[in-house]
Formats: sequence, C-alpha cells, structure tokens
Amino acid sequence: MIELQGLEKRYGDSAAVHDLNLVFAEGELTALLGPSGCGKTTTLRMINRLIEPTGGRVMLRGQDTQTLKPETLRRGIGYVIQQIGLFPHLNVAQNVATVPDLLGRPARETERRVDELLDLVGLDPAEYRSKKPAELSGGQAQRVGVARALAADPPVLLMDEPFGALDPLARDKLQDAFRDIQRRLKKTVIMVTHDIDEALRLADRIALMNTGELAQFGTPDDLIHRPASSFVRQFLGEDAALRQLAGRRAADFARPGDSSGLPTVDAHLDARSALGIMLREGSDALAVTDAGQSIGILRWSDLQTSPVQPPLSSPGMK
Ligand SMILES: Nc1ncnc2c1ncn2[C@@H]1O[C@H](COP(=O)(O)OP(=O)(O)OP(=O)(O)O)[C@@H](O)[C@H]1O
Repeated sequence: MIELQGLEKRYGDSAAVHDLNLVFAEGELTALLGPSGCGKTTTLRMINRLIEPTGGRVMLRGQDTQTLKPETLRRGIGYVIQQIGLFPHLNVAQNVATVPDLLGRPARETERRVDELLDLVGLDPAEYRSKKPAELSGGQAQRVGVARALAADPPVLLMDEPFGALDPLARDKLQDAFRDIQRRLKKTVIMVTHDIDEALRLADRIALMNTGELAQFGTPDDLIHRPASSFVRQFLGEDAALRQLAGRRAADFARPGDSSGLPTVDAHLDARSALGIMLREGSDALAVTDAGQSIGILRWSDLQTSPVQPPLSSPGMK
C-alpha cells in the first residue's frame, strides 16, 4: 500500500536516511523503531511530505506521491504527534470535528461521528464533548488527538511517539485501546517509537533502523527469534521474548480444545503472568476463560519463550 523505494534524505554531507526500501502492508501497524537520531521521524515525514526526500520515491497505492499536491496527499493521511496541539480555545468536540468541518461534511453527521470516536477512544461523549483542552489530563488529551486523527477516516495514519509523553499506566491503557481500535478499523498505521516494548506490543511488523538504514524488517517474533545482526539482538535485549509476553493477553494465544482439568486463567491476564502460573502449577497448558466461559487452551509451546525451560512432569503434557 505504501512503498519506500531507495528513499533518501541528505543534509549536506550526511544522510539522515539512506537507501530505504520498505513496504507497509494495508491494514497493518508497522513500528519504525530505533535509537535516537536513526532517521525514524525523517522517514515518517517524508511519507506525508512534511519533509521532501533528496532521493528515491514514496509510492502510495502505486502512485508516486511527488505527483500529488501535498495538501491532497495529507487529506488521506492522518497524523498524530506527541504534543498533539489541540486548539485551546475549542472544546473537545470542536477539536475532533476540525477536519470533517473543513471538508464541509453535514453538521449532524459530524456530531454523530464525534460521539462515536470519543466512545471509541474511551471518553464518554456526554462528559467530555464540552471540555476545553486545559481541563484534560495528558492521557485524555492524547485520546482526543487520536480521535481527531481518525475523524476524517483516513486509510493511513502516521504517528510519531503518540504515547511518549504519558505516564506508564496511562500509556498502557491508551496502547490497549489503540490496538483494539486498529484491529477493528484496519487502518494502515506507521508509528515512530524508540520504545521496544511499545513496538513489540502493538506492531504487526517492525522496521528497526540504525544510522539512517534498515537493520531488520519483520514481525516481532522474527526480530526476537531470528535477529539479522548483533545490533538487532543487542537493541532488543536479552529478555525481549519475556517482555513481549508482558504486552500480550492470554486470549491472544488461546486455541480451541478440551480444557477440562487444566488450571484456569482469565483471558485478560498478560501472557507473561500466565507463563508464571504454568511454572507454579507445573502445567504446560492452561484453560483460558472470559467471563466464566472457556475460550480455549493456552499451550506452553505457543508462547515461544526460548529462554525458559518448560515445566517437567506437567499434567497437561500428553
Ligand atoms: N533539519 C535538519 N538538518 C540537519 N540534520 C538534521 C535535520 N533534521 C534531522 N537531522 C539529522 O538527521 C538524523 C535523523 O533525525 P530524525 O529526527 O529522523 O531521528 P529520529 O530517529 O527520529 O530520532 P529521535 O528518536 O531522537 O527523535 C539525526 O542525526 C538528525 O540530527
């Protein structure tokens, strides 16, 4: 859907981004990950032409973005940044409605859409519609920023450290909410982050960059279990596999099967804690339940955690 072909940005003698070739698949969330100064933001901004490349091309659905007017291009691409810049004099509903209003959408339709979006990001419309940005917490303001970016219903969303300024608890909550939204709406999302846990938790694919070049492009599992270089291994850290589990839920791993007699865990429990329960109970499988109903079996082998040995003599082992 979006393809970077030999993309390059030079400042004088040095290249911020060098010969970058990447394909962002439709409906997937890709994290641009890497150490400070590796070229993540420059890459992101070349996609919506806030920065013009000095070489190579960005193709959007087969069309060279240089052939489009930047305004036309940006209309189809939502953009969320850390300091989201809500308009202070407008209330929450007016902030979310900015783009639909600009596009001349009917007021009734926009009003309904604003309420839907506030619901979607976990803000009760009745309570928050009329609040001014100054009356919101950082996390709430960030939610409004995400709702605003979604308001024009863009097929593509670019996000630059969108959850970076939040405290860990608010960040976790908003990440969870955003992951649900993305799965439901199937937007093509490209998210800049230097937070490995965030990338492991949210991304379908990770483009790990180092000094302006691509170090590895793959799924979180690829990077953890099949690192392309020592840089990738070191950047992710020794305990990446375990940290990845902390960001995923037992339900993500549950598969159909007869779970009778197995220790039970709740669907929302994080997978790392589930692993701990397996070790404690000496079982290589757990029954996963949601609101008291069994939704399947979580098996040790599905957790793919090479650093830990499976429990011996487990009742679930057949
Ligand atoms: N306008 C500019 N002029 C000169 N050099 C620049 C300019 N903008 C960025 N750079 C350089 O390009 C490189 C990549 O910058 P970029 O902002 O893309 O990195 P980043 O990976 O997003 O970093 P961070 O995580 O710290 O935000 C850096 O070395 C930076 O100093």
